[in-house]
Amino acid sequence: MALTAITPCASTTPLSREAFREALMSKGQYYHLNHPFQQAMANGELTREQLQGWVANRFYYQLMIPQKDAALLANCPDAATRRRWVQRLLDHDGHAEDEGGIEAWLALGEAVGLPRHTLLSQERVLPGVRFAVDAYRHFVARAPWQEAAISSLTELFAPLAHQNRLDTWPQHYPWINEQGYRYFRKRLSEARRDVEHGLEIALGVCTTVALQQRALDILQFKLDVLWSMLDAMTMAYQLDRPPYHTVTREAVYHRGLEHSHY
Ligand SMILES: O=C(O)c1cc(C(=O)O)c2c(n1)C(=O)C(=O)c1cc(C(=O)O)[nH]c1-2
Repeated sequence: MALTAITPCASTTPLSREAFREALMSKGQYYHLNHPFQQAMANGELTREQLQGWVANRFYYQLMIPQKDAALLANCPDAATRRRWVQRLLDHDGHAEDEGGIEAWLALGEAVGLPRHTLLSQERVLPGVRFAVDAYRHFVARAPWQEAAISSLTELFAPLAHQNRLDTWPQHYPWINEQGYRYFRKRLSEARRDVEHGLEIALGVCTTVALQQRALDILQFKLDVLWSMLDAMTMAYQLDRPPYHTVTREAVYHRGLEHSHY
């Protein structure tokens, strides 16, 4: 199928704000909601073990989100932006009135039969997932804060994914405890507020053809991160080809080298 993409590339005049917004939105066709693993999830085709694999691996993404947002804050000299962006840390790490997204994801883990310590140990995190998530975190740490903000814009499409899980899981996976849905509900409103801010930044700073093209490339990079995470899970859990499967059934891969022993 031929895919048409709105792109500023061929032109010497930048897209209007509205056309640029459309160009960003058109990237939604590559969102991980269209990945076969995610489609199998929505169709009720995943086994309990496969769903557990997704929850345990996605937890690494959850853990890294506040760290990459902290990196963006560290690189941002504008107090007004920092004041708004810091909310993202609180959303995930929690505060007096909110348990936070990481805690809610741990509840999702328990609801699918994974004890907290299993998620926290990161023992199920596949190397491919870890590398993809780390690529995102490292990009954000090194990029100008405006580019880092643009890389969060896959969140434009995330409410669709959360709503899709809320709509399909209870029917397909009735064994999942109701407490498991807290995270997806919480993100529906948070993601909408986040993208309002992210879009405001993108539309405000991307005023040339080159900057608009750069933003589209950054968004594609982030889509690649999300897609690659699911590719790694597909290999391990659907195709039964986890790392080193030709050698051993044991999970010998490293647990991450960046966390010191202290
Ligand atoms: O479940 C999903 O499909 C999904 C996708 C994404 C995304 O598009 O990056 C995020 C989330 N969830 C999410 O819950 C979340 O907090 C989040 C933060 C960010 C980001 O890049 O800053 N993406 C996402």
